[in-house]
Formats: sequence, C-alpha cells, structure tokens
Amino acid sequence: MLTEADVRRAIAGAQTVVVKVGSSSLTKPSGHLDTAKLNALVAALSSAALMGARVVLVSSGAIAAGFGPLGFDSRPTDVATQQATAAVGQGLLMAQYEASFGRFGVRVGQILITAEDTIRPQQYRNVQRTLGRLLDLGVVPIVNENDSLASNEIRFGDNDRLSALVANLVRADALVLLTDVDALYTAPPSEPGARRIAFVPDVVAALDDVTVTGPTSGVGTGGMVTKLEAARVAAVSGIPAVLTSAVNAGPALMGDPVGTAFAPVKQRGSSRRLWIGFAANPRGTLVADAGAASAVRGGRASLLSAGVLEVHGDFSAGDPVWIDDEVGTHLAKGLSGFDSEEIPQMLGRTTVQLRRFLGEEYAHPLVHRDNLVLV
Ligand SMILES: Nc1ncnc2c1ncn2[C@@H]1O[C@H](COP(=O)(O)OP(=O)(O)O)[C@@H](O)[C@H]1O
Ligand SMILES: N[C@@H](CCC(=O)OP(=O)(O)O)C(=O)O
Repeated sequence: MLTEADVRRAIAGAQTVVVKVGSSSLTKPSGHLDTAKLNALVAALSSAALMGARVVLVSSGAIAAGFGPLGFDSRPTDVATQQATAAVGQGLLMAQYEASFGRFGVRVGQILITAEDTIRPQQYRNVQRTLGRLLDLGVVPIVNENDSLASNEIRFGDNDRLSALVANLVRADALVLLTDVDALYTAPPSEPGARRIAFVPDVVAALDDVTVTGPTSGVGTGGMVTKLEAARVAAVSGIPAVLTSAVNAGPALMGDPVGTAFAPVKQRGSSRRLWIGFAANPRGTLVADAGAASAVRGGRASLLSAGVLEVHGDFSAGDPVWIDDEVGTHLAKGLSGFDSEEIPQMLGRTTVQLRRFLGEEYAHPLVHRDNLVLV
C-alpha cells in the first residue's frame, strides 16, 4: 500500500506531468483574463519545465476569458454563443500564455481536441504523436477542448476528464489538478464541518465518503464531481494525482504536502484501451448472443458477426458502440469495424461465409479485441 509520502515523492520525481487548470483560476468573474493569476501559474510551470520536466498544460478559460470582451455580463448559456465566445477567448488565452511563458524562454504550442476526433484511431495517434513531438522539442503543449467546433452531444464539457485522458495519452507520471479550492474536502467547503482530506489511498472507495457538488464559481463547468472522476481515471491508469488551488502549483509539483494526493490504484494499462473506455460516447449498439456475450465477458475475444443478433443506431466504421447482451446489459464499449448500414447483411454469418458471400473486406470481426474495453 502506497503512503502519502510515496505518492508525493512520485509526483516530485515525475518526468512527464499533466497540469490542468480551471477557468476560475485564470479569469475574473467579469469574463476577462486575470493576468496576475495566469502569470503566477506560468512561473511555477516554467520552473518545472526549465528543470527538465515534460509539462503538458490542459487549460480551461476560453469561454470565461471571452465573454467580458464580447460585452456579456455572465457566461453565455446557449451553445452557439458559447462556441463563438470560446473562439474569441481561446485566442486571448493563448496570446497571454505565449507572452507569459516567453518571459522564461519557454515555447508553447496550442492543441485543441474534440472528443469526437480522438475516438478515431487515426486521430488518436495523431494527437499522441504531436504531443510527443512537442514535448521532445521542449515545448509546453497547451491543450483545450475545441469548444468552437465540438458538437454538443459529444463533448467533454469540462477539462477535468480530458486532462486524465491526456495524462494517459502522453503516459504521464503525474496529474496535477488546479482549481479555486485548496483541497478536496469531506463536503463542499462552504458547509460547516467540512474537513480537508490530505491523502486518498483508494479513490474508488473514497467516493462513498465525500459529498461533492457541481461548479460554484460561475465560470467553471464540472465542479468537484468531474475532478474526482479525473482523479479516478488517473488512479486506475496507474498515475498519481494531486488536487489543489492554482496558487499552490509550485509546491504541488515539488511534492510538498499541499492539497489532496491520490494514490494510483493499479498498474498502468494500455492507454488506447483506456481512452476508448473513458472517452468514447457510443453511437449505437451491437447485441451479442449468449455465446458471444460470454466470449466478450471473458476478455481478449473479438466480437464476430456470427454472434451478433441485432444492430442499432447510425454510425460509421471507427465509431464507438455499445456491445450489449440480449437483455440489454452493457458488456463492453468498442470501436466498430464497419458502418452501421453494412452490418445487417453480416449478422449471424461466420468469417468463411462473409468471405464467400460478401468478399474479403467483410471477413473481419465487427469489433476487434484491441478496440474493445469491458465495462
Ligand atoms: N467536497 C468538496 N471539496 C472541495 N470542493 C468542493 C467539494 N464539493 C464541491 N466543491 C466545489 O468545487 C469547486 C471547484 O469546481 P469548479 O468551479 O468547476 O472549478 P474549475 O473552474 O477549477 O474547474 C470549488 O470551488 C468548490 O466550491
Ligand atoms: N473548454 C472550456 C472549459 C470549460 C470549463 O469551464 O472547464 P473548467 O473550468 O475546467 O470546469 C473553456 O475553455 O472555456
């Protein structure tokens, strides 16, 4: 069992670290950038980068920095205005980061990700390769969701979960979640009797003992709920995490006992399969018969069309789908090998039959086991 000291030490020694900062830590309630806060954060991150750490910054704040300059009194609530606001705010945010990191001679590069893009294997590899190359070049990648183009049904919305996924993608050694509260508390800090939690040895078990709410700042989106989800994703990916306020960024990176440290609960898994499991928002369903369901449940089996009874939804090859059993229980998420309209003619057919009747290009699993994650 890892102790708090072990986890803090692991964070201090991290070669690659993903730091996520929330809107409330970068902006003013009026909807403008708070340059003093941003500069203080950049000073802490630059010193880690200059000491040789590979730092990825996942930064929110596009919408929160854009609504003031556009003349709005508060964060817009309709999607079109949010997307337009993000387009304005993202530019302002990057201009400030560039100037601020530039004072330390640190170069930055912008990566905007949509959930949709990254589910596809090809895009996933592109993101991974670009981030890796930026880090090799000594650049601090600054990642945000591509809010202006993200479609509403399939978006991260908050950057907390995105940061845990990015931590997987770059095989980070630590995840640092920076917000406007100094730590995780047993209940929202405004509640009397809420106590600070310094160390969470098992985030899955701890979730039962804390009360959390959504955002309270008026500019953030996820609140503590999504931060704990990010800490959980990191923990089950074998990545230690720390959650604290943005002003504690420096001490947190140095392993000082600030905020809340989360121990990893398992060894690192395959980043790609984790990505499918956590990020993918299924577009349809493949219903497996009893035999296929038990093969899928057993792990390491592909889903063959011979064992699939029904297909639901409208999706393309490469899109995420649910694999359900006959009573509708979700067994797994996976990336479909075929478009939804191609599948009906394949149902119930063996690989030999597919090859004979439909041709070689159909003689493949509906979902290959490398693209399948049990739920
Ligand atoms: N149990 C809890 N411990 C700490 N903070 C909590 C808890 N439950 C809710 N919160 C609230 O979550 C807020 C942080 O979420 P949010 O406003 O989305 O921040 P960010 O913009 O940094 O993502 C804190 O200001 C705090 O009021
Ligand atoms: N991508 C959005 C982030 C939304 C948001 O507010 O996130 P967070 O402050 O991390 O809860 C933006 O840049 O405005």
